[in-house]
This record gives sequence, C-alpha cells and structure tokens, in this order.
Amino acid sequence: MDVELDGVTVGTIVSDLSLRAEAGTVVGLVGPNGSGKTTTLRCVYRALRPSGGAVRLGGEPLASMSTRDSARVLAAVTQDSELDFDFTVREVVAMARLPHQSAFDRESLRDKEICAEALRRVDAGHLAERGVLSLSGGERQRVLIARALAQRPRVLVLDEPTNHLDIGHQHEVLSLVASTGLTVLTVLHDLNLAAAYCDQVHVLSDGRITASGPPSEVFTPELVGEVFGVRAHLVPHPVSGVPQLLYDRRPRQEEIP
Ligand SMILES: Nc1ncnc2c1ncn2[C@@H]1O[C@H](COP(=O)(O)OP(=O)(O)OP(=O)(O)O)[C@@H](O)[C@H]1O
Repeated sequence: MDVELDGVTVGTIVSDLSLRAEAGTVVGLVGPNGSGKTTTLRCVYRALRPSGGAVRLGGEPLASMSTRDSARVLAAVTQDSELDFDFTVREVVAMARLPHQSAFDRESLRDKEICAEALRRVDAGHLAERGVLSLSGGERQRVLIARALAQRPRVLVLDEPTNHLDIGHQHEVLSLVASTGLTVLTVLHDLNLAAAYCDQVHVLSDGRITASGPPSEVFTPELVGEVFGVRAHLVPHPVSGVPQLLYDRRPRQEEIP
C-alpha cells in the first residue's frame, strides 16, 4: 500500500512536505534534532492533524478514513508509545488484534498464534509472561515492534525503531522490517543503518526536505557536512559494497586553541 504525503504542513514546524513511499519499500526520514521528523510521522499515524496538505494511504485521504479502518492497515512504533500499566507482554501484544475484532469477539486461536509469532520474530517469545514494566529498554522496544507486527498492517511507521537496541538487535529489527514486504516509513538517526536498509531516504532540515533518493546518491560527505555539520568520508562496505560514512571526531575542548 502506497503512502503519500502531499504538501503536509504543521504550523511553522513542517512546511509543504511531499513524499511518496511506494508499496513494499523501506523509506527513511533522517535529519538533525528538531528538523521535524517526528512531527511528520505523527501526521501519518494520526497523532496530529496537519494544518495544510494531506496524507493518503493507498490513494485514500487519511482524513476521510475512520480510525478503525486506518488502524487495520497502519501500525506505528512511536516515541510516545506507552507501556504504562503492568500488563504482561502477551496481553500488550494481544491488544494489536483489537482493530480486527468486532465488539463481541474474543481473542481467537488465530489471534493468539499471530501474537506468538510476532513475539518470536523479534526474539521476544521468552518474554510473553513478563510484566511490561519490568522490561529493559531494548526488550520493551522489541515488544512494541512485535505489537505493531501483530496488528498485521500493510504500512509500518517507525520512529527511531533502533532506539535502545544493541548492535545485534538493531540489525535484526531492521532486516526483519525490511523483509516483511510492508511499506515502511521510518525515522533513523544512524545514516549507515539507513544506507544499509532503506530503499529511499529523505533528508529533513528545518521542516523541509533538502534531499531525496536512494541512500547511495543522497549521503554524500557534502550533504552530511551541510546538514549535520560533521566532516564525513564515504567508504564502500568491504562485503556489501554499500557506501558507509566515517566521521571525523571533533577536537576535545582543551585541544581547541
Ligand atoms: N507541540 C509542540 N509545540 C511546540 N513546538 C513543538 C511541538 N512539537 C514539536 N515542536 C518543535 O518542533 C521541532 C521539530 O520537532 P520534532 O520532534 O518533529 O523533531 P525531530 O526531527 O523528530 O527531532 P529529534 O531528532 O530531536 O527527535 C522542534 O523544535 C520541537 O521543539
């Protein structure tokens, strides 16, 4: 299912932002802190109504869809995804099935299987009976991703999905979401992870897109210097050949004359 942002504007935070995520592709949003990435995603997962422009899912304006209909096709793992009450992991993931159930439905055997499989896919099957408040940051993040997968969406919206994850789980989660065949729109801070897993990237700066395209074309040392203010060098990954960035460290304060 395609996702289209057409001239999305949120006050002065995001200005006239247009992008298209083709069905089945992984599209990354990158940019400095405060550049409007989360605000853009919030318009897609309906935490925020844009003051201008439109978001369309499969050609249909989000604004004309019921929240239940959009929840059947779109799942999000966000910075404000809350796990506040001490439900078990199994209970939290089971909530993802609610948009697919009618008011009088009970959780079916199939719902249970879908939830168990989602937990297994993020390497969290062993956590099913744990209380969510007892989880580590990385375990919690994987449970939130399992909950999104258990929703069986067609579009996955992820705000820094690798937050809190160790390097092994960062790659595991991104390779998992890239292999689902879903349309994925994700904010990532790590440009090398974005280069490895995204088909297309959009670079935000001051609420506007400053560059778009395949990561190998977008992530140049010039762009990284201009947008992030760091000196970068591009080197091909020795195995995959995917261009990766190496950054110059800044001098320590005491080294600055
Ligand atoms: N509700 C709000 N009221 C006022 N300002 C806001 C609000 N929400 C976001 N902002 C501001 O808008 C700008 C963009 O915020 P946003 O969270 O979208 O950035 P971001 O690119 O996701 O940043 P980060 O990388 O730090 O997560 C920031 O300057 C932020 O302080």
